[in-house]
Amino acid sequence: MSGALVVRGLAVGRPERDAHPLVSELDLTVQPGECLGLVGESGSGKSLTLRAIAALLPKPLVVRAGSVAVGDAVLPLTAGTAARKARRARIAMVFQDPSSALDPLKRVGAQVAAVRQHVRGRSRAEARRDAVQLLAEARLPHPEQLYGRYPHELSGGQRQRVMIAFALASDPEFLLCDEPTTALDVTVQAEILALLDEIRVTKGVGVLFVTHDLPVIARVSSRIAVMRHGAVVETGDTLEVLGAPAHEYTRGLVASALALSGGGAADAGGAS
Ligand SMILES: Nc1ncnc2c1ncn2[C@@H]1O[C@H](COP(=O)(O)OP(=O)(O)OP(=O)(O)O)[C@@H](O)[C@H]1O
Repeated sequence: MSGALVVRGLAVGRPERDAHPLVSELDLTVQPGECLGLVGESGSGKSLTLRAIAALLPKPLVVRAGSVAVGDAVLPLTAGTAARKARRARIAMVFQDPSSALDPLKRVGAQVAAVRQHVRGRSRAEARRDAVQLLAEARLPHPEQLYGRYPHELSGGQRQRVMIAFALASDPEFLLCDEPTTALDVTVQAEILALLDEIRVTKGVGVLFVTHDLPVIARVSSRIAVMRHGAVVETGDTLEVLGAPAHEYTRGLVASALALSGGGAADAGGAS
């Protein structure tokens, strides 16, 4: 592990000089082995922040200012192939919908193996062996058989486990998780959260975790950053921020989460 993921002064928007930024002056630090939760209402810029860090911004959006570093290594800001490869060796994304990252026409094991070959320079045989191991680490049953399946032949939970194996295939130091459990039913959701937690603890991988779901964030992250209108308005210890929000906007988020759950303050701050 070579140090923290440090984002400084990040601004994202259309390339035109007069375009209004969608993310601005954003600072975040994720320590190795830590899970930082990123919360905020829909459209506050959470996904764009993750995509900018991963050099995966959708066109025409660009990083207009700021820096992303892992330890002493400052990562290139451009979205070209070389920049993506440099990022992928250190940072990987887990999306809400695995089909946005997995090719429906390719066998899942081969997709995991391809990352081992292209990002980590493994031979074909090594990459295949590693891919089976990664599928096993993602707690997929019978990984040898599963290697040859196509994404549509798997359940939603299994696809998300393949997505996690795919993300881990580059040996990243940080995982950027964009609502990774939102599309799953509650039982599978809990299993995937437990898997991500296990990976964080056993591999020392830092996690930046985006979700709308405050009980989920209270469960997985020790610190949170609250986003509004493309900027961070409040950062701190998760239970302290959710239990006694300093910012009016965070108070509103907690109140609406409580209204939805029909619970009290302990539900938002102390969910386990
Ligand atoms: N490709 C794009 N082109 C232009 N604007 C975009 C693009 N993608 C997102 N935006 C805008 O950027 C802003 C932030 O979007 P983003 O997807 O990061 O929000 P979010 O906080 O992740 O929301 P949600 O929780 O609903 O996923 C929104 O106003 C959105 O409309």
